[in-house]
Amino acid sequence: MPQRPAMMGEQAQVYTLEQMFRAAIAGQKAVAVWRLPLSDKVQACVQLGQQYTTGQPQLETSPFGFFFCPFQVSNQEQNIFIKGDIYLDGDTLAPAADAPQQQLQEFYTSLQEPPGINGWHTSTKPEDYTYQTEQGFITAVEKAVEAIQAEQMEKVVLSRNSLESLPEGFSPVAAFEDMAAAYPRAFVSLVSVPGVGTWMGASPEILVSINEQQVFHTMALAGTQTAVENVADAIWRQKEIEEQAMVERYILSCFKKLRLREYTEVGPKTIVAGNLMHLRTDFKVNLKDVHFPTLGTDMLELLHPTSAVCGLPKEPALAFILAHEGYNRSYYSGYLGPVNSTTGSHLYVNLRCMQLQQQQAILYAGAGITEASDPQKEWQETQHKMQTMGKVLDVIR
Ligand SMILES: C=C(O[C@H]1C=CC=C(C(=O)O)[C@@H]1O)C(=O)O
Repeated sequence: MPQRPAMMGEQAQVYTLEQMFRAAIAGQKAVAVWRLPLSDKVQACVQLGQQYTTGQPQLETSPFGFFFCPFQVSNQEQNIFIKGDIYLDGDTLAPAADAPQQQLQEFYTSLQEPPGINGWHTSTKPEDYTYQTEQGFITAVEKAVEAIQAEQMEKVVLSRNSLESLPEGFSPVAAFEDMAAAYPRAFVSLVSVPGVGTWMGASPEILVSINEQQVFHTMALAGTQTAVENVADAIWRQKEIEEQAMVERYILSCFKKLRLREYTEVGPKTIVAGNLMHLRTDFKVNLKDVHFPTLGTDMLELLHPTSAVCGLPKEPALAFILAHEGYNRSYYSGYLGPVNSTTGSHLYVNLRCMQLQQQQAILYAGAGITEASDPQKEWQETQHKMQTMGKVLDVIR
């Protein structure tokens, strides 16, 4: 049985998110903060021990906590699990039943102390960041279009990063609160792990979710244009329609591999994500009706990386990305989210995100390339996607 946090137990106490985050940073602890779409409840958890890396996530047997997984597992980037030893639900802080007692007491003591410095964990990886130039990205897109025309693949998602200055006095918790207010429909997150670093984002894309009613949910999200006032007026070009249909086909092939036929499929429909619109098809399975206890874990293993972040077929698209993208995606286009929380397990694709360094932030964005791609437009699309985090950095307090 998954260990859920002791809810309103003896030690449940009222603290602010800022207090909890600062105590975690000061105590060298891993912390995750999130807000689910269309919810006003901020949740957070802190792990008191130091072992964060984990193997392939097992959703059904995992204790309560938060997964943070890269695009590709490597020596540098591994799957991280932040076990929820302490859980903040709204403003109530409660320990898990199996939290290590001594570290718990130390954490509570540090919460009583005056707030520590306004900081965050940074990566201890060697500073080998490379940044893709506009010309470099455009050349990669041109090569991708050629490879698609030569039938080496149907679609590939090419991405890039960009370095931006952090405004003076930047506070991750205040920025999280800004994101939560600005992007009510997104999964909003702030994750900070010693040695690994700090990431923030407002993702529009569920990878795998299983809610309290035991409903499994995944989605095909692709196709991008700038948002219009009235969503009903949105007109989609054939290029975007096909690009999104490829993601649908990929999800259906995963269900087929598991021989699962009892799913519902709704869409594609137009959805708004920040300043952009996408096409989305929702796939759901009611696990109360369908006996498939490991569906979450099995689909997670098959889906990631989906053709919304990698391409179709997966293998040649991945090989193309590794050969031509020209930088390390790290945790961008990986996935993250709570598992076995009081509201279920909700893993999102790590999109519209940034990584915090000491004085700067690295922003990430990609675009789906098909035979009909115009390289300059794909570059602009990545600019628009970076605006989601760019707006958070523009806020000067
Ligand atoms: C790869 C990203 O978005 C994906 C999700 C929605 C639309 C996409 C597109 O139109 O290319 C991408 O597949 C990103 O935001 O970096």
